[in-house]
Amino acid sequence: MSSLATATARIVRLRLSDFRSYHQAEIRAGKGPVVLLGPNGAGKTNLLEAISLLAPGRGLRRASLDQFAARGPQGVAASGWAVAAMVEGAYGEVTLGTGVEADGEARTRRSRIDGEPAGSAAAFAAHVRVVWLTPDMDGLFLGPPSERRRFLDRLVLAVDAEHGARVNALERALRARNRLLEDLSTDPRYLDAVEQELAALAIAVAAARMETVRRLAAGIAQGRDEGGDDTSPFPWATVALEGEVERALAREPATLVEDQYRLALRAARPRDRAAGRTLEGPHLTDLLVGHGPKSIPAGQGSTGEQKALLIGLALAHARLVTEMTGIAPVMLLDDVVAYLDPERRAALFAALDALGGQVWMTGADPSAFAALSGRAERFAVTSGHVERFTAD
Ligand SMILES: Nc1ncnc2c1ncn2[C@@H]1O[C@H](COP(=O)(O)OP(=O)(O)OP(=O)(O)O)[C@@H](O)[C@H]1O
Repeated sequence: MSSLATATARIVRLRLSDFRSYHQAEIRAGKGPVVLLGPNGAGKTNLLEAISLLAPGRGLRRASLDQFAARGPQGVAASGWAVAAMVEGAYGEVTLGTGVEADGEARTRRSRIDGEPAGSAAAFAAHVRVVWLTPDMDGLFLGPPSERRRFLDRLVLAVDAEHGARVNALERALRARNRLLEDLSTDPRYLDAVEQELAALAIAVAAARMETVRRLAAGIAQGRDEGGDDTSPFPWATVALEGEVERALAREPATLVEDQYRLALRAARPRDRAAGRTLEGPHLTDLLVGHGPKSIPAGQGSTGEQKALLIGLALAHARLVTEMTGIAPVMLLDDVVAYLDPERRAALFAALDALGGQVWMTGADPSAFAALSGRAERFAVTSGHVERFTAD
Protein backbone atom coordinates (compact mmCIF):
# COMPACT_ATOMS: atom_id res chain seq x y z
CA MET A 1 0.00 0.00 0.00
CA SER A 2 1.54 3.29 -1.01
CA SER A 3 0.37 5.29 2.00
CA LEU A 4 2.11 3.13 4.58
CA ALA A 5 4.00 5.17 7.13
CA THR A 6 7.52 4.17 7.93
CA ALA A 7 7.40 4.67 11.70
CA THR A 8 7.80 1.53 13.73
CA ALA A 9 7.61 0.65 17.38
CA ARG A 10 9.92 -2.18 18.38
CA ILE A 11 10.11 -3.96 21.67
CA VAL A 12 13.82 -3.91 22.37
CA ARG A 13 13.62 -5.51 25.80
CA LEU A 14 10.91 -7.65 27.34
CA ARG A 15 11.01 -8.56 31.02
CA LEU A 16 8.69 -10.90 32.83
CA SER A 17 8.42 -11.39 36.57
CA ASP A 18 6.36 -14.22 37.99
CA PHE A 19 4.35 -14.34 34.81
CA ARG A 20 2.86 -17.75 33.80
CA SER A 21 5.72 -20.29 33.55
CA TYR A 22 8.43 -17.66 34.17
CA HIS A 23 9.89 -16.52 37.45
CA GLN A 24 12.25 -14.01 35.85
CA ALA A 25 12.91 -13.79 32.13
CA GLU A 26 14.36 -11.22 29.79
CA ILE A 27 14.61 -10.98 26.04
CA ARG A 28 16.62 -8.34 24.25
CA ALA A 29 15.57 -8.04 20.65
CA GLY A 30 17.38 -6.37 17.81
CA LYS A 31 16.19 -5.20 14.42
CA GLY A 32 15.20 -8.52 12.87
CA PRO A 33 12.12 -10.64 13.33
CA VAL A 34 12.07 -12.49 16.66
CA VAL A 35 11.69 -16.25 16.54
CA LEU A 36 10.88 -18.19 19.71
CA LEU A 37 11.80 -21.85 19.38
CA GLY A 38 10.97 -24.67 21.73
CA PRO A 39 8.96 -27.84 22.20
CA ASN A 40 5.24 -27.90 22.93
CA GLY A 41 4.43 -26.49 26.32
CA ALA A 42 7.82 -24.75 26.66
CA GLY A 43 6.28 -21.34 27.25
CA LYS A 44 6.46 -19.69 23.81
CA THR A 45 2.82 -18.60 23.76
CA ASN A 46 3.22 -17.29 27.30
CA LEU A 47 5.83 -14.85 25.97
CA LEU A 48 3.55 -13.68 23.18
CA GLU A 49 0.73 -13.37 25.67
CA ALA A 50 2.92 -11.11 27.81
CA ILE A 51 3.43 -8.83 24.79
CA SER A 52 -0.28 -8.92 23.97
CA LEU A 53 -0.94 -7.33 27.36
CA LEU A 54 0.57 -4.15 25.96
CA ALA A 55 -2.65 -3.87 23.96
CA PRO A 56 -5.92 -2.99 25.69
CA GLY A 57 -7.82 -5.98 27.03
CA ARG A 58 -7.01 -9.31 28.57
CA GLY A 59 -4.41 -10.51 26.11
CA LEU A 60 -4.40 -13.13 23.41
CA ARG A 61 -5.92 -15.85 25.59
CA ARG A 62 -8.54 -13.56 27.15
CA ALA A 63 -7.31 -14.82 30.48
CA SER A 64 -8.57 -13.70 33.85
CA LEU A 65 -6.20 -11.80 36.10
CA ASP A 66 -5.48 -14.70 38.46
CA GLN A 67 -4.24 -16.92 35.61
CA PHE A 68 -1.19 -14.76 34.90
CA ALA A 69 0.60 -15.13 38.24
CA ALA A 70 3.22 -17.88 38.12
CA ARG A 71 2.24 -20.97 40.02
CA GLY A 72 5.01 -22.74 41.90
CA PRO A 73 5.52 -26.51 42.06
CA GLN A 74 2.84 -26.82 44.75
CA GLY A 75 0.42 -24.86 42.60
CA VAL A 76 0.71 -21.79 44.81
CA ALA A 77 0.48 -18.61 42.74
CA ALA A 78 2.88 -15.69 43.20
CA SER A 79 1.22 -12.72 44.88
CA GLY A 80 2.01 -10.42 41.96
CA TRP A 81 3.34 -10.47 38.42
CA ALA A 82 4.73 -7.99 35.95
CA VAL A 83 5.42 -7.55 32.26
CA ALA A 84 7.68 -4.67 31.23
CA ALA A 85 8.64 -3.76 27.70
CA MET A 86 11.11 -1.17 26.57
CA VAL A 87 9.74 0.12 23.30
CA GLU A 88 11.75 2.07 20.78
CA GLY A 89 9.30 4.11 18.82
CA ALA A 90 8.29 7.44 17.42
CA TYR A 91 8.89 9.17 20.76
CA GLY A 92 12.25 7.56 21.50
CA GLU A 93 12.52 4.90 24.19
CA VAL A 94 9.72 4.30 26.62
CA THR A 95 9.13 1.58 29.20
CA LEU A 96 5.62 0.20 29.38
CA GLY A 97 4.77 -1.91 32.37
CA THR A 98 1.67 -3.78 33.44
CA GLY A 99 0.88 -6.24 36.20
CA VAL A 100 -0.41 -6.82 39.67
CA GLU A 101 1.79 -5.53 42.45
CA ALA A 102 3.00 -8.16 44.88
CA ASP A 103 1.08 -7.95 48.15
CA GLY A 104 -0.68 -4.88 46.85
CA GLU A 105 -3.88 -4.14 48.72
CA ALA A 106 -6.24 -4.32 45.77
CA ARG A 107 -5.53 -7.14 43.34
CA THR A 108 -6.07 -4.99 40.32
CA ARG A 109 -3.91 -4.71 37.28
CA ARG A 110 -1.94 -1.50 37.09
CA SER A 111 -0.11 -0.01 34.15
CA ARG A 112 2.81 2.38 34.06
CA ILE A 113 4.58 4.41 31.41
CA ASP A 114 8.19 5.14 32.36
CA GLY A 115 7.24 4.36 35.96
CA GLU A 116 4.34 6.82 36.04
CA PRO A 117 0.84 5.41 36.58
CA ALA A 118 -1.19 5.15 33.38
CA GLY A 119 -4.96 4.75 33.32
CA SER A 120 -4.81 1.31 31.72
CA ALA A 121 -2.98 -0.51 28.97
CA ALA A 122 -5.16 1.52 26.56
CA ALA A 123 -2.77 4.39 27.31
CA PHE A 124 0.04 2.34 25.71
CA ALA A 125 -1.66 2.77 22.35
CA ALA A 126 0.21 6.02 21.75
CA HIS A 127 3.46 4.03 21.82
CA VAL A 128 2.71 0.61 20.43
CA ARG A 129 -0.09 -1.36 18.78
CA VAL A 130 -0.18 -5.12 18.80
CA VAL A 131 -1.90 -7.49 16.37
CA TRP A 132 -1.89 -11.28 16.75
CA LEU A 133 -2.77 -14.51 15.08
CA THR A 134 -3.03 -17.68 17.16
CA PRO A 135 -4.11 -21.28 16.53
CA ASP A 136 -7.24 -20.57 18.59
CA MET A 137 -8.48 -18.49 15.69
CA ASP A 138 -8.39 -21.42 13.26
CA GLY A 139 -12.04 -22.27 13.81
CA LEU A 140 -13.14 -18.66 13.50
CA PHE A 141 -15.16 -19.01 10.32
CA LEU A 142 -17.03 -22.13 11.44
CA GLY A 143 -17.46 -21.16 15.07
CA PRO A 144 -20.31 -19.23 16.67
CA PRO A 145 -20.89 -15.54 15.79
CA SER A 146 -19.72 -14.60 19.30
CA GLU A 147 -16.16 -15.59 18.35
CA ARG A 148 -16.24 -13.51 15.19
CA ARG A 149 -17.67 -10.59 17.16
CA ARG A 150 -14.78 -10.86 19.57
CA PHE A 151 -12.35 -11.01 16.65
CA LEU A 152 -14.07 -8.00 15.12
CA ASP A 153 -13.86 -6.04 18.36
CA ARG A 154 -10.13 -6.77 18.52
CA LEU A 155 -9.79 -5.41 14.99
CA VAL A 156 -11.55 -2.25 16.09
CA LEU A 157 -9.62 -2.01 19.35
CA ALA A 158 -6.29 -2.03 17.53
CA VAL A 159 -7.24 1.20 15.75
CA ASP A 160 -9.53 2.68 18.38
CA ALA A 161 -8.28 2.07 21.92
CA GLU A 162 -11.54 3.30 23.47
CA HIS A 163 -13.60 0.60 21.82
CA GLY A 164 -13.07 -1.88 24.65
CA ALA A 165 -14.61 0.47 27.22
CA ARG A 166 -17.57 1.00 24.88
CA VAL A 167 -18.17 -2.73 24.42
CA ASN A 168 -17.89 -3.36 28.16
CA ALA A 169 -20.37 -0.58 28.90
CA LEU A 170 -22.78 -2.07 26.34
CA GLU A 171 -22.52 -5.48 28.01
CA ARG A 172 -23.17 -3.92 31.41
CA ALA A 173 -26.23 -2.07 30.09
CA LEU A 174 -27.57 -5.29 28.57
CA ARG A 175 -27.14 -7.15 31.86
CA ALA A 176 -28.89 -4.30 33.69
CA ARG A 177 -31.85 -4.42 31.28
CA ASN A 178 -32.13 -8.21 31.48
CA ARG A 179 -32.13 -8.02 35.28
CA LEU A 180 -34.79 -5.34 35.34
CA LEU A 181 -36.95 -7.35 32.95
CA GLU A 182 -36.70 -10.38 35.19
CA ASP A 183 -38.25 -8.45 38.06
CA LEU A 184 -41.94 -7.99 37.25
CA SER A 185 -42.30 -5.19 39.77
CA THR A 186 -39.69 -2.99 37.99
CA ASP A 187 -40.86 0.58 37.46
CA PRO A 188 -40.98 1.01 33.65
CA ARG A 189 -39.19 4.35 34.06
CA TYR A 190 -36.06 2.49 35.17
CA LEU A 191 -36.28 0.42 32.02
CA ASP A 192 -36.73 3.58 29.95
CA ALA A 193 -33.52 4.99 31.43
CA VAL A 194 -31.49 1.81 30.93
CA GLU A 195 -32.77 1.34 27.39
CA GLN A 196 -31.88 4.91 26.52
CA GLU A 197 -28.31 4.32 27.64
CA LEU A 198 -28.25 0.92 25.98
CA ALA A 199 -29.40 2.38 22.65
CA ALA A 200 -26.73 5.09 22.72
CA LEU A 201 -24.00 2.54 23.47
CA ALA A 202 -25.32 0.10 20.88
CA ILE A 203 -25.17 2.74 18.16
CA ALA A 204 -21.66 3.80 19.21
CA VAL A 205 -20.40 0.20 19.15
CA ALA A 206 -22.07 -0.56 15.83
CA ALA A 207 -20.76 2.64 14.24
CA ALA A 208 -17.17 1.95 15.37
CA ARG A 209 -17.32 -1.59 14.01
CA MET A 210 -18.81 -0.39 10.71
CA GLU A 211 -16.10 2.20 10.32
CA THR A 212 -13.33 -0.36 10.86
CA VAL A 213 -14.94 -2.89 8.52
CA ARG A 214 -15.40 -0.19 5.87
CA ARG A 215 -11.75 0.84 6.12
CA LEU A 216 -10.58 -2.77 6.15
CA ALA A 217 -12.61 -3.54 3.02
CA ALA A 218 -11.26 -0.40 1.34
CA GLY A 219 -7.69 -1.40 2.22
CA ILE A 220 -8.23 -4.89 0.81
CA ALA A 221 -9.64 -3.40 -2.40
CA GLN A 222 -6.68 -1.03 -2.66
CA GLY A 223 -4.27 -3.95 -2.15
CA ARG A 224 -5.92 -5.76 -5.06
CA ASP A 225 -5.69 -2.68 -7.25
CA GLU A 226 -2.01 -2.43 -6.46
CA GLY A 227 -1.21 -5.83 -7.84
CA GLY A 228 -2.57 -8.38 -5.37
CA ASP A 229 -4.00 -10.96 -7.73
CA ASP A 230 -6.37 -13.85 -7.31
CA THR A 231 -3.53 -16.37 -7.15
CA SER A 232 -1.91 -14.82 -4.06
CA PRO A 233 -1.17 -17.44 -1.36
CA PHE A 234 -3.18 -15.32 1.08
CA PRO A 235 -6.46 -14.68 -0.69
CA TRP A 236 -8.25 -11.40 -0.32
CA ALA A 237 -11.32 -11.46 1.87
CA THR A 238 -14.70 -9.86 1.69
CA VAL A 239 -15.83 -8.49 5.03
CA ALA A 240 -19.29 -7.30 6.02
CA LEU A 241 -21.44 -6.94 9.10
CA GLU A 242 -24.72 -8.75 9.55
CA GLY A 243 -27.05 -7.06 11.99
CA GLU A 244 -30.27 -5.07 12.12
CA VAL A 245 -28.77 -1.97 13.68
CA GLU A 246 -25.88 -1.94 11.17
CA ARG A 247 -28.32 -2.32 8.29
CA ALA A 248 -30.30 0.66 9.56
CA LEU A 249 -27.14 2.72 10.16
CA ALA A 250 -26.10 2.21 6.56
CA ARG A 251 -29.32 3.95 5.47
CA GLU A 252 -30.34 6.40 8.18
CA PRO A 253 -28.70 8.99 10.41
CA ALA A 254 -27.37 7.63 13.71
CA THR A 255 -29.75 9.69 15.88
CA LEU A 256 -32.76 8.24 14.08
CA VAL A 257 -31.46 4.69 14.35
CA GLU A 258 -30.80 5.21 18.04
CA ASP A 259 -34.43 6.32 18.57
CA GLN A 260 -35.73 3.41 16.51
CA TYR A 261 -33.65 0.91 18.46
CA ARG A 262 -34.78 2.39 21.79
CA LEU A 263 -38.42 2.10 20.73
CA ALA A 264 -37.84 -1.44 19.46
CA LEU A 265 -36.38 -2.36 22.85
CA ARG A 266 -39.40 -0.92 24.61
CA ALA A 267 -41.81 -2.80 22.34
CA ALA A 268 -39.85 -6.03 22.78
CA ARG A 269 -39.96 -6.09 26.58
CA PRO A 270 -42.49 -8.96 26.83
CA ARG A 271 -40.58 -11.00 24.23
CA ASP A 272 -37.20 -10.37 25.87
CA ARG A 273 -38.61 -10.99 29.36
CA ALA A 274 -39.83 -14.39 28.17
CA ALA A 275 -36.49 -15.15 26.52
CA GLY A 276 -34.49 -13.94 29.53
CA ARG A 277 -32.26 -11.85 27.28
CA THR A 278 -32.25 -9.05 24.73
CA LEU A 279 -32.89 -10.61 21.35
CA GLU A 280 -31.94 -7.74 19.09
CA GLY A 281 -28.94 -5.46 18.88
CA PRO A 282 -25.25 -5.22 17.99
CA HIS A 283 -24.40 -7.65 20.78
CA LEU A 284 -25.64 -10.28 18.29
CA THR A 285 -23.98 -8.93 15.15
CA ASP A 286 -21.97 -11.31 12.99
CA LEU A 287 -18.88 -10.58 10.92
CA LEU A 288 -19.33 -12.19 7.53
CA VAL A 289 -16.07 -13.12 5.86
CA GLY A 290 -15.85 -14.43 2.33
CA HIS A 291 -13.09 -15.99 0.24
CA GLY A 292 -12.81 -13.26 -2.40
CA PRO A 293 -11.32 -15.11 -5.39
CA LYS A 294 -13.66 -18.07 -4.94
CA SER A 295 -16.76 -16.04 -4.04
CA ILE A 296 -17.69 -18.41 -1.23
CA PRO A 297 -18.28 -17.87 2.48
CA ALA A 298 -15.00 -18.36 4.34
CA GLY A 299 -16.40 -21.31 6.27
CA GLN A 300 -16.91 -23.24 3.04
CA GLY A 301 -13.22 -23.15 2.15
CA SER A 302 -10.87 -26.02 2.94
CA THR A 303 -8.95 -25.98 6.23
CA GLY A 304 -5.88 -24.67 4.41
CA GLU A 305 -7.89 -22.03 2.58
CA GLN A 306 -9.41 -20.82 5.82
CA LYS A 307 -5.97 -20.54 7.40
CA ALA A 308 -4.61 -18.65 4.41
CA LEU A 309 -7.62 -16.33 4.46
CA LEU A 310 -7.08 -15.63 8.13
CA ILE A 311 -3.44 -14.76 7.52
CA GLY A 312 -4.50 -12.48 4.66
CA LEU A 313 -7.00 -10.81 6.97
CA ALA A 314 -4.40 -10.33 9.71
CA LEU A 315 -2.02 -8.75 7.19
CA ALA A 316 -4.77 -6.46 5.88
CA HIS A 317 -5.59 -5.49 9.44
CA ALA A 318 -1.95 -4.74 10.24
CA ARG A 319 -1.82 -2.50 7.15
CA LEU A 320 -4.94 -0.71 8.33
CA VAL A 321 -3.47 -0.15 11.79
CA THR A 322 -0.35 1.26 10.14
CA GLU A 323 -2.37 3.53 7.92
CA MET A 324 -4.59 4.82 10.72
CA THR A 325 -2.01 5.23 13.46
CA GLY A 326 1.12 5.95 11.42
CA ILE A 327 2.92 3.15 13.26
CA ALA A 328 3.31 -0.40 12.02
CA PRO A 329 1.99 -2.72 14.74
CA VAL A 330 3.99 -5.39 16.49
CA MET A 331 2.75 -8.69 15.06
CA LEU A 332 2.54 -11.85 17.11
CA LEU A 333 2.27 -15.03 15.05
CA ASP A 334 1.81 -18.06 17.24
CA ASP A 335 2.44 -21.39 15.52
CA VAL A 336 1.59 -19.93 12.13
CA VAL A 337 4.74 -20.59 10.11
CA ALA A 338 5.10 -24.35 10.63
CA TYR A 339 1.83 -25.08 8.85
CA LEU A 340 2.74 -23.27 5.67
CA ASP A 341 4.50 -24.83 2.71
CA PRO A 342 7.82 -23.20 1.70
CA GLU A 343 6.21 -21.00 -0.96
CA ARG A 344 3.62 -19.63 1.46
CA ARG A 345 6.25 -19.17 4.14
CA ALA A 346 8.32 -17.08 1.76
CA ALA A 347 5.23 -15.07 0.82
CA LEU A 348 4.42 -14.48 4.49
CA PHE A 349 7.97 -13.34 5.29
CA ALA A 350 7.88 -10.99 2.29
CA ALA A 351 4.51 -9.55 3.36
CA LEU A 352 5.79 -9.02 6.91
CA ASP A 353 8.90 -7.30 5.56
CA ALA A 354 6.72 -5.00 3.47
CA LEU A 355 4.68 -4.11 6.55
CA GLY A 356 7.84 -3.04 8.30
CA GLY A 357 6.70 -3.66 11.88
CA GLN A 358 8.37 -5.90 14.42
CA VAL A 359 7.30 -9.54 14.25
CA TRP A 360 7.40 -12.19 16.96
CA MET A 361 6.91 -15.76 15.79
CA THR A 362 6.88 -19.11 17.53
CA GLY A 363 7.59 -22.62 16.33
CA ALA A 364 9.00 -25.94 17.41
CA ASP A 365 11.12 -26.54 14.33
CA PRO A 366 13.99 -24.12 13.56
CA SER A 367 14.05 -25.21 9.91
CA ALA A 368 10.66 -23.56 9.35
CA PHE A 369 12.43 -20.22 9.73
CA ALA A 370 15.45 -21.10 7.58
CA ALA A 371 14.37 -18.65 4.88
CA LEU A 372 14.98 -15.81 7.32
CA SER A 373 18.63 -16.96 7.39
CA GLY A 374 20.78 -14.61 9.43
CA ARG A 375 18.11 -11.93 9.82
CA ALA A 376 16.04 -13.45 12.60
CA GLU A 377 16.77 -13.10 16.30
CA ARG A 378 16.27 -16.62 17.56
CA PHE A 379 15.63 -17.65 21.13
CA ALA A 380 15.39 -21.09 22.67
CA VAL A 381 12.51 -21.41 25.08
CA THR A 382 12.47 -24.13 27.70
CA SER A 383 10.29 -24.44 30.71
CA GLY A 384 10.73 -21.16 32.57
CA HIS A 385 13.79 -19.96 30.60
CA VAL A 386 14.65 -18.09 27.45
CA GLU A 387 18.10 -17.82 25.96
CA ARG A 388 19.64 -17.11 22.59
CA PHE A 389 19.34 -20.04 20.25
CA THR A 390 22.80 -21.22 19.31
CA ALA A 391 22.54 -24.72 17.82
CA ASP A 392 22.83 -24.71 14.06
N1 LIG B 1 0.19 -19.30 35.80
C1 LIG B 1 1.05 -20.26 35.42
N2 LIG B 1 2.08 -20.63 36.23
C2 LIG B 1 2.96 -21.58 35.85
N3 LIG B 1 2.91 -22.21 34.67
C3 LIG B 1 1.93 -21.89 33.83
C4 LIG B 1 0.95 -20.89 34.15
N4 LIG B 1 0.09 -20.77 33.12
C5 LIG B 1 0.51 -21.66 32.20
N5 LIG B 1 1.60 -22.33 32.61
C6 LIG B 1 2.34 -23.38 31.90
O1 LIG B 1 2.86 -22.87 30.69
C7 LIG B 1 2.96 -23.95 29.77
C8 LIG B 1 2.31 -23.58 28.46
O2 LIG B 1 3.09 -22.67 27.86
P1 LIG B 1 2.76 -22.17 26.39
O3 LIG B 1 1.33 -22.25 26.09
O4 LIG B 1 3.43 -20.87 26.27
O5 LIG B 1 3.52 -23.29 25.55
P2 LIG B 1 4.01 -23.22 24.04
O6 LIG B 1 5.50 -23.26 24.06
O7 LIG B 1 3.38 -22.12 23.31
O8 LIG B 1 3.46 -24.62 23.54
P3 LIG B 1 2.83 -25.09 22.12
O9 LIG B 1 3.99 -25.26 21.20
O10 LIG B 1 2.22 -26.38 22.51
O11 LIG B 1 1.85 -24.06 21.71
C9 LIG B 1 2.23 -25.13 30.34
O12 LIG B 1 3.17 -26.05 30.80
C10 LIG B 1 1.44 -24.52 31.47
O13 LIG B 1 1.26 -25.43 32.53
